[in-house]
Amino acid sequence: MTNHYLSVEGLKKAYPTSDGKIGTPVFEDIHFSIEKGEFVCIIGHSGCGKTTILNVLAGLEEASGGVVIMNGREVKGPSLDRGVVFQSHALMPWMSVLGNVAFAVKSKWPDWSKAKIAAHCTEYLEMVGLGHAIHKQPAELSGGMKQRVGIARAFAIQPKMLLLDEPFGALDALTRGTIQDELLKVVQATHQTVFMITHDVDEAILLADKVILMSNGPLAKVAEIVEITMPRTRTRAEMHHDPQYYRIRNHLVDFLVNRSKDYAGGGELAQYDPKHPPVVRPGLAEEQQGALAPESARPAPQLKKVVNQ
Ligand SMILES: Nc1ncnc2c1ncn2[C@@H]1O[C@H](COP(=O)(O)OP(=O)(O)OP(=O)(O)O)[C@@H](O)[C@H]1O
Repeated sequence: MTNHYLSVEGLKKAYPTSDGKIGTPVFEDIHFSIEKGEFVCIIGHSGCGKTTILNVLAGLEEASGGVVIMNGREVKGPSLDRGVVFQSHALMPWMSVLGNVAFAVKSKWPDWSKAKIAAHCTEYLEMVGLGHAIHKQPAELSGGMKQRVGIARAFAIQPKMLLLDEPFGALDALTRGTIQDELLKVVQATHQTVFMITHDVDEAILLADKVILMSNGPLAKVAEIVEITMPRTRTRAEMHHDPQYYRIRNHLVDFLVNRSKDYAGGGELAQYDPKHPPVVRPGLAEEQQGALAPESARPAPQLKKVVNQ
């Protein structure tokens, strides 16, 4: 039995092919864990199976092998313990902003009075800067506002874990930045446990305690766990001043550009025990790296190339 808050053990997914056979697994031998209050991002090229993994964590999809254990129990189906925010906002268009959030809150606490539900929802809508828009219909909102309703709805049910599938992917850079700041504030205030898919390296550095790097699919695996060692009080405006930021950024970009493909076919980089993927701390200077010995059996891979900013 594992002591982690959430633990993914030997996860594998293979979809059937058009002729009814079982296809090559999209990913296999996926092992990682998430602690209570941790913010974990997962990064990897398109098609490596990030959404599939998130759906399995949500209980919306069955894996072909392996298990997900949360709080000592196997995840076997969807639950209000896990709130999901998708890339598209998935609001009910005939309900007001308040109604959309209230619907979810009522499912979680069916005994609550109407007034209590409204007060609870309003608190979360105010938290994402939508206090003024609670009576609007989704059609009256911008994309960024709709996504904020989705985030408020997910937080309002106070899930044990929040699963975010590229929640800001469809937003313009300015709106994205504002909502990232809001999410950061809410997460810092609530200590919410989060698993988030992103393609945005800066977003991962801003928000995450650790980043799971996936190698390319098919047969994708967890190539590395990158610990973000910058202080947790980081902000979007300030983090560029920290020398750790550039080291971490270079490491993540180097992985995506140069290394993510070298794990296929049992390549040299893939020679490690998948139950214990390498844990690396590229933000730390070399002498600090030694002081904080990596937990993995394999030392951090050397950067082949530093990517220019
Ligand atoms: N229902 C399905 N049937 C068959 N193949 C599927 C199905 N769902 C996903 N796949 C395949 O599984 C692979 C992984 O898909 P998934 O959406 O999990 O990847 P991803 O890493 O999230 O990609 P992206 O970054 O583009 O969203 C893809 O090759 C996809 O075509």
